[in-house]
Amino acid sequence: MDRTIEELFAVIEDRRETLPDDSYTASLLTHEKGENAVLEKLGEETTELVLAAKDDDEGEIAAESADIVYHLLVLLAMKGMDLEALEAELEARR
Ligand SMILES: N=c1c2ncn([C@@H]3O[C@H](COP(=O)(O)OP(=O)(O)OP(=O)(O)O)[C@@H](O)[C@H]3O)c2ncn1[C@@H]1O[C@H](COP(=O)(O)O)[C@@H](O)[C@H]1O
Repeated sequence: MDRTIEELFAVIEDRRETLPDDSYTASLLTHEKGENAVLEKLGEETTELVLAAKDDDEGEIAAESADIVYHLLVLLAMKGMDLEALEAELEARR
């Protein structure tokens, strides 16, 4: 699980640096709405997760959770942060 997230974050950082035309990540990071594009997506996906949880739909809960993790990682990359900041925060709470 940790490695999956690390590998996904590395791909997102690569997209941020290279901005390929066919990349959804790049389209988010260069959106005309600016940072709001990522923030709005995070908000939308969170609402969708809440509704999936209310419906007790495990498949949808997993899918929406993945959407949130992906968009959260895009947010961290957008802010020039790395995974260590998140890990340090979680470690400090153990
Ligand atoms: N994990 C994801 C991921 N999760 C979600 N998404 C995109 O996030 C969007 C989710 O929005 P919704 O579910 O609301 O779907 P939608 O309403 O059709 O989306 P929009 O109309 O708002 O674009 C979809 O367009 C998905 O394609 C993702 N896009 C990419 N990744 C990962 O990022 C990597 C790099 O992707 P690219 O940047 O496209 O190369 C991929 O290999 C994947 O591993």
